[in-house]
Amino acid sequence: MSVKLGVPSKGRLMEKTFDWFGERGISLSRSGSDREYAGKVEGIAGVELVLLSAGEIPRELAAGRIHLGVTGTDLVREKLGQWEQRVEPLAELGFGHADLILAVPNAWVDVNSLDDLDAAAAAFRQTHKFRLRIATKYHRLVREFLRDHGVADYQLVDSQGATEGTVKNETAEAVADITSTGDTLRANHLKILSDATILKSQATLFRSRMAAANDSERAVIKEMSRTLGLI
Ligand SMILES: Nc1ncnc2c1ncn2[C@@H]1O[C@H](COP(=O)(O)OP(=O)(O)OP(=O)(O)O)[C@@H](O)[C@H]1O
Ligand SMILES: O=P(O)(O)OC[C@H]1O[C@H](OP(=O)(O)OP(=O)(O)O)[C@H](O)[C@@H]1O
Repeated sequence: MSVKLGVPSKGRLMEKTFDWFGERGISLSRSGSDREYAGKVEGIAGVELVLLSAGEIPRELAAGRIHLGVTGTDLVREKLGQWEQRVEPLAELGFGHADLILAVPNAWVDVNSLDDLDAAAAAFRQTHKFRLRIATKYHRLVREFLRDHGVADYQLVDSQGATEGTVKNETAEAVADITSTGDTLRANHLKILSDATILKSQATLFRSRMAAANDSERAVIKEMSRTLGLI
């Protein structure tokens, strides 16, 4: 048996993860064609590369099907209840930075903070006879944040992509999504509430607390941590 390392299977996260390991003496690469989800590890023995969707890595770690995995902290916190008991962050990788924020239309000139949103949500319900809709894929994190900040008069609507478009499409009045450069928010005429940064995320290497590891696998994880300069 070997230590299974889960890495995002495409895009910026995959490339930067490969670079991060490569700079530290462990070479990760995709084998075969661009479309084949198989990988190769050089520079350490006993490690198998598992290429997965970034969104699935938290679940695979929690189920113990991979020992180590790279994904965004936002995805781990959203997808895993009591995440600290199921995974341990080993290293923040310094890329994939994104903030989970709440945003409303620029045209809502009186709404700039959570207090303003709370007032606007109550007024919205009075006028429209339904609760203000916030589009997001981060249901757990948004609910917890709004509960902790005393905002209750809203409903979440699920949006798994192109979330900033929901306001223009009139399926939501506000959005909770990640932002990096802010370009997508600006292009969709949305503004971030001043006190509504729900989470600051970046790509992180996690260890599963659920994956069974025999002595030799534990030794490989230790050697890898040493090679990567984590211990
Ligand atoms: N514009 C961005 N800038 C920086 N990081 C981003 C950006 N968009 C997403 N991320 C981060 O990248 C990670 C993966 O997001 P992404 O939506 O690509 O994964 P995914 O849902 O697994 O994708 P897919 O299902 O299409 O494979 C998340 O942790 C997220 O915070
Ligand atoms: O602040 P910015 O730099 O503009 O980046 C933010 C955008 O990036 C992500 O979308 P992604 O490209 O992953 O597509 P998605 O709509 O499918 O989530 C996120 O959902 C935002 O829409």
